[in-house]
Amino acid sequence: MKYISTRGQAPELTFEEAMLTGLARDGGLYIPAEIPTMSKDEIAALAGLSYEEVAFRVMRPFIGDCFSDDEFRAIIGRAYESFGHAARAPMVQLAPNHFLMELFHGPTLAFKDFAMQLIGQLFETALKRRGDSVTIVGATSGDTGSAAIQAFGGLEAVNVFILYPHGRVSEVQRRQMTTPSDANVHALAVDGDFDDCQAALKDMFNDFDFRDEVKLAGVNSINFARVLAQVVYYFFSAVSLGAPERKLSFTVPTGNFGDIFAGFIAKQMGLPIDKLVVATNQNDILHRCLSGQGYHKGDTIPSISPSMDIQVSSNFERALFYAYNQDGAAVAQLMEELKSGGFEVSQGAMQALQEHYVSGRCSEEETSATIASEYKASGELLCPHSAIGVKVANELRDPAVPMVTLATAHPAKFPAAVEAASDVHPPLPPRMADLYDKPERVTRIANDLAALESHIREQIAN
Ligand SMILES: Cc1ncc(COP(=O)(O)O)c(C=O)c1O
Ligand SMILES: N[C@@H](CCOP(=O)(O)O)C(=O)O
Repeated sequence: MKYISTRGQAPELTFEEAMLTGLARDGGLYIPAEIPTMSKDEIAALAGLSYEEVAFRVMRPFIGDCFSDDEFRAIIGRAYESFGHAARAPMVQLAPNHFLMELFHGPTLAFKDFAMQLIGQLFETALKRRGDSVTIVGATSGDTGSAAIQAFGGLEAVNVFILYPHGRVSEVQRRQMTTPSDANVHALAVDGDFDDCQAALKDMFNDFDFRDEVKLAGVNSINFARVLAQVVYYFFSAVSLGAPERKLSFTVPTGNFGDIFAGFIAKQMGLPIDKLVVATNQNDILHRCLSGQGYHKGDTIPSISPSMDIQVSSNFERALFYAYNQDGAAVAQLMEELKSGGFEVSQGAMQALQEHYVSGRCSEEETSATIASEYKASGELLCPHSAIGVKVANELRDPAVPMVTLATAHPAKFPAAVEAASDVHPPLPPRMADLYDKPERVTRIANDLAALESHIREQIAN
């Protein structure tokens, strides 16, 4: 199994190499050269299996011979043992044919734990075998950072630096990043927005001297291993609702496009997915683009769903790669145009995108109203991101086709917005009860590549 870059100019890598490499050296994102498929019988056989066994069967074909079966099973077992729900990704029914998949029972209460817990184990195993170490730099709008710090904190062969936008994450998210005491993790509050953090991260990867000197690695969805781990819950939920005999749709609160792109991979593997619904907040560049208005950056407006306050959606590049018939040069050209503000999508590529994805947008008022109405209707207390999914799903779903909406974070990560909407204060799980008592450790830093790189160099040298 080989991995290639969306821009067509980087070396082909194995799964493990791609995982440890992060951004391709031509600035693109790694994807499998060919997406493995599963037969109808193989998909049907997943029904009733544990989450861990489904994870093994779905991911195994992507990893080639990088990890033995025994090693991979053990890694999967360790990755999910700390989840607070036996089903790992339980589903609740909101209405006839509308289901909510709760992806927030992991250690940091967001869907990111599904992938981060796994790749923490994969990195540790691979680095130990190679006798090597890496510097992980991550950009976060709140959840990736806390999940990464939780998964990589204390690992010997790894230093972790997380860039988050100062003042633009919830207090719980911030504290999850600033209170862990592991010496190898560093929270950096950047004067900028998430797009600035992600751009700085990509600039670091494109600065080859720095990249090679610190052995830079990435755990954002730049890393295909992150996306792969997220493919699993599409299969897990679908077979419990009658796939492969019955088709179904998914609605995904979307920002960086990693989670919904995992759904696209599941569909290419053979899962009978009717529609992948992209649900955005007021930062609606993806909705505008999928509605035929081109991909044009605007200002990022802070919202009550801060994890989705994103304008430059990293994985959309992967979607474009397939929409442009895997033409790396065409993707590279679009990404060049993006540097000066945006691009138009060709008619053929637009048709290809619309074959898989539909989209909707949810305003701030609609997000709050959905938290309140869903709590009243079903008793489910939604986080603002999940509420965006539910609102858009209700708007766009075909009542005859089962719809699974992804609940991407626990409401307790966003208590102010949830309480303002519903009058209910969502408590943190007891294991996090001391989150507000712990001292914080964070470095405020300018949105400046040289400053960031020299800070990272200094910390590594200490
Ligand atoms: C809670 C939450 N919901 C939704 C999203 C959007 O997911 P993606 O970036 O994979 O589109 C994020 C951030 O990525 C998130 O943290
Ligand atoms: N919402 C994310 C943004 C980064 O997404 P990723 O999937 O590329 O890591 C966050 O919480 O940080």
